[in-house]
Amino acid sequence: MFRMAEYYAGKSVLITGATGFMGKVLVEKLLRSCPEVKALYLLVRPKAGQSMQQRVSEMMTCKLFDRVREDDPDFHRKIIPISSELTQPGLAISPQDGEKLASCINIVFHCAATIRFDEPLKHALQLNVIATQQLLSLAKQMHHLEAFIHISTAYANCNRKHIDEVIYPPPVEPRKLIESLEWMDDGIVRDITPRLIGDRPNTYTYTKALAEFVVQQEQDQLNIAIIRPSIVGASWQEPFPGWIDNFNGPSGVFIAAGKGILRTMRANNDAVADLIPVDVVINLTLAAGWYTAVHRPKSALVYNCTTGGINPFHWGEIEHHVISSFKRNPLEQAFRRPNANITSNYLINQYWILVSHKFPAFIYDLFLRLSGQKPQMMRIFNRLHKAIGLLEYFSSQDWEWNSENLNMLMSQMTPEDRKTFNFDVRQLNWPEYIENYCIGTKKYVLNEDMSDIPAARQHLRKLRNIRYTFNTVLVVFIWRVFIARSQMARNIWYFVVSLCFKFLSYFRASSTLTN
Ligand SMILES: CCCCCCCC/C=C\CCCCCCCC(=O)SCCNC(=O)CCNC(=O)[C@H](O)C(C)(C)COP(=O)(O)OP(=O)(O)OC[C@H]1O[C@@H](n2cnc3c(N)ncnc32)[C@H](O)[C@@H]1OP(=O)(O)O
Ligand SMILES: NC(=O)C1=CN([C@@H]2O[C@H](COP(=O)(O)OP(=O)(O)OC[C@H]3O[C@@H](n4cnc5c(N)ncnc54)[C@H](OP(=O)(O)O)[C@@H]3O)[C@@H](O)[C@H]2O)C=CC1
Repeated sequence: MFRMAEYYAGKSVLITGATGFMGKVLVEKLLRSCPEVKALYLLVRPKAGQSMQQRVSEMMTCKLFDRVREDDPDFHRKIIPISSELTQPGLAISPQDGEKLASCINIVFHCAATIRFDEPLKHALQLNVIATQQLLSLAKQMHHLEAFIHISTAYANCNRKHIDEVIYPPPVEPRKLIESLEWMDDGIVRDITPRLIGDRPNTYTYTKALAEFVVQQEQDQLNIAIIRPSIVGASWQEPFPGWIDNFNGPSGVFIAAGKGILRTMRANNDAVADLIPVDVVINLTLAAGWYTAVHRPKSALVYNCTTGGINPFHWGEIEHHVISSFKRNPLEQAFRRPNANITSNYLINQYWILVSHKFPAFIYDLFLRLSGQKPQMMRIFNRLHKAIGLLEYFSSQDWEWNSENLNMLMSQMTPEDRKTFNFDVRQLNWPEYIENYCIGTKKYVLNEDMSDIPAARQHLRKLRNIRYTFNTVLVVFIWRVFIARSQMARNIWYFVVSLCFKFLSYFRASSTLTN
């Protein structure tokens, strides 16, 4: 049997979205585990005042590449950035670059997308669907192309409860939608978006479903596979546990909980939290690339890349492990001690938002105002509420994904490849993974130093003392006001005090007798 690294040896690979979260891990893994790969062509756009060359150079200095750098300090010679803006006609690739790609590329990994849930439909369609169509056209001109791997999402068909590894009919024929939106101004498109997306929660899942159909249209001319990861989280094992570089999906929620800002969120404790580590997704993606190129299945194969059906873990358990992990390894300058509760009850959630989010924010902003500083907490909470509002759809229900193709793929790999490109999530130990994930957000997203943990713990103790003092003062104050005004409260108070006194005398008497 062909080993995977042998297959990738001497191959030229084209990657879109290489500067993104998953793209970076893909580039790293290819360089590290397939050291004979010939070249990685990355479609990159200039951004935020940086040229594409600068962006790629900066990316390669990232800690993620430390292991590759150790193995081969010259690894960057294999990386060839190609200037490309995917929303432009022809992907804005120069004719020379187009020719070069057509003559040398063997495998395409299409990771680029807009993953924002609030993206205007026109833009999401432009990037997730039209750019995919254009990339497929480019792929058809590649003389030596062996596989085209498209990264979709397990939630592309989230309007279904059971999702098989098939491409479902699209909600609308993409070509017709593209043509009709062309003449509409942004305001009209915004107004009709809810009607168009129907029972999907956002433009992201809607356009990813359309993209799958667009990809499927080319299955007679190209060797295609579609990877559908669920909620992609920090790495499990590679290149090191807990690597993560963004606030997307659950990461932002974990950080907000660790900082003591998020105290409540609507989620179903018993629903499956279908997190999948990024290294698992990338290993599966590379295995699918190898299998598609070598075995050339007759039609496009879809791989649901999920954990729920294989090694389930629930949102309630996630909450518990995230909070206890952040108590052991606190984030710096927490607003309050980490303590979050998830509930599926709308009213309870609203109550806690008022008591645990808005009230402390109001008090803190008042304090800032009085000390001559700019108030900021209410603004932070408003942003947090917007973000978690967009995630609630995914944390309040569960889905079932079939994973037959994933199992088939694993059975086709050699034992060594199964180790090197491990995507067997049966071995995943969730508490350990969540602990590393939380530490990863601290180290790699917030760039906090682990040596500051004692000071952060000290800060949490200070917050706990402030809370105890505040609660005691509040109780005494309320009680004083109450007792002063009500005879009944006074009677209850005397009753409770005399009861306590009786108990104390009883215990003192019984302990004297036993002695
Ligand atoms: C105790 C724990 C309990 C756990 C309970 C459950 C938790 C988890 C629940 C459910 C997870 C389910 C997830 C489903 C996933 C589906 C799978 C996929 O297929 S796709 C991938 C998913 N895609 C997204 O996650 C995009 C979501 N994000 C957005 O759509 C936008 O970012 C949005 C609307 C949330 C905010 O948009 P803006 O415009 O207000 O902000 P912006 O531009 O994104 O960010 C501005 C700055 O703020 C930071 N930021 C963003 N989110 C932050 C956060 N939560 N906390 C702190 N900072 C944050 C950013 O890094 C950025 O910083 P700079 O300007 O670059 O320096
Ligand atoms: N993260 C997740 O939880 C999940 C992600 N997925 C899918 O995985 C894929 C990768 O996601 P992820 O890495 O998280 O996303 P990121 O947002 O981190 O990365 C997106 C990538 O697409 C590139 N891109 C966006 N717009 C353009 C453009 N106009 N021209 C050129 N490049 C562009 C970005 O480049 P730039 O740096 O220039 O912005 C970036 O490299 C996506 O297809 C997504 O749908 C699926 C399931 C879950």
